[in-house]
Amino acid sequence: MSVSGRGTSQPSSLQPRIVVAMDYHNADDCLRVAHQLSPQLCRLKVGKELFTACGPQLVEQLMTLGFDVFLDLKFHDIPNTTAKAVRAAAELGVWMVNVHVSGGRRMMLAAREALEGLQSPPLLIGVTVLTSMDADDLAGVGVQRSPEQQVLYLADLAKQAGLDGVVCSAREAHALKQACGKDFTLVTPGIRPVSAEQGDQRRIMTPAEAITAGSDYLVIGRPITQAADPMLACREILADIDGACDHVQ
Ligand SMILES: O=c1ccn([C@@H]2O[C@H](COP(=O)(O)O)[C@@H](O)[C@H]2O)c(=O)[nH]1
Repeated sequence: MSVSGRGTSQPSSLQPRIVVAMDYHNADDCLRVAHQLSPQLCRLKVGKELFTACGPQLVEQLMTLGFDVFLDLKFHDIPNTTAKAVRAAAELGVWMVNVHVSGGRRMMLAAREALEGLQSPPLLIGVTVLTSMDADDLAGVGVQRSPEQQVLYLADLAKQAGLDGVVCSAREAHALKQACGKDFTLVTPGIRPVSAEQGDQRRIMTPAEAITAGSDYLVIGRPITQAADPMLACREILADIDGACDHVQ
């Protein structure tokens, strides 16, 4: 059984706010690390690499271990296809699922509608601007707004379509909480402890900065999964954010 209380969009002070991105290529590596982690301390994210390699069976195995699973497949398709994919994710029993906001209002409304009537629907979250993108990357795809302006614009669309929150960078969290309200869930990848490598991420913050800025859930991959001791890395990050959580809540 999961510890988190599915269906609530805001974490209570006792619920894990770290979501470990299990970006592995096979079930053995993923399960070895999952066994070292604890559902009391973190939730898990299954993304495109792991899901494509291992499928829904692995998601079920992770849930059987007691973890809440964020199925991060970032659906982006015509409304009918997206809605059916979101429904399939819900039937799998995941805690959180996401779609690209740039799929548009009708697509998001269809996704929302696909969850109607379910007793314990997953949180439905919209992806705004990938945390790997900066202003130059946006300009390269024809978007002249700054990343923050574009995130705010897309978050407003997501909120109007009834989504529970958005994926954004922690750098936009403060402005988003002001614009969309404290109950609008903010899921923030691009989290880097001070000593960690930035890699391909562009809009980053440390775990404590992210909590202070208003992030609800911190998505953290390589700083934990590539560590010699993932559980220790997770505990160190928890210690880092503990003070910040006390400050915010
Ligand atoms: O804007 C986004 C949306 C999703 N992600 C995903 O989060 C993790 C981050 O992993 P790190 O190793 O901590 O960089 C990864 O699975 C991405 O697919 C994101 O980074 N940015």
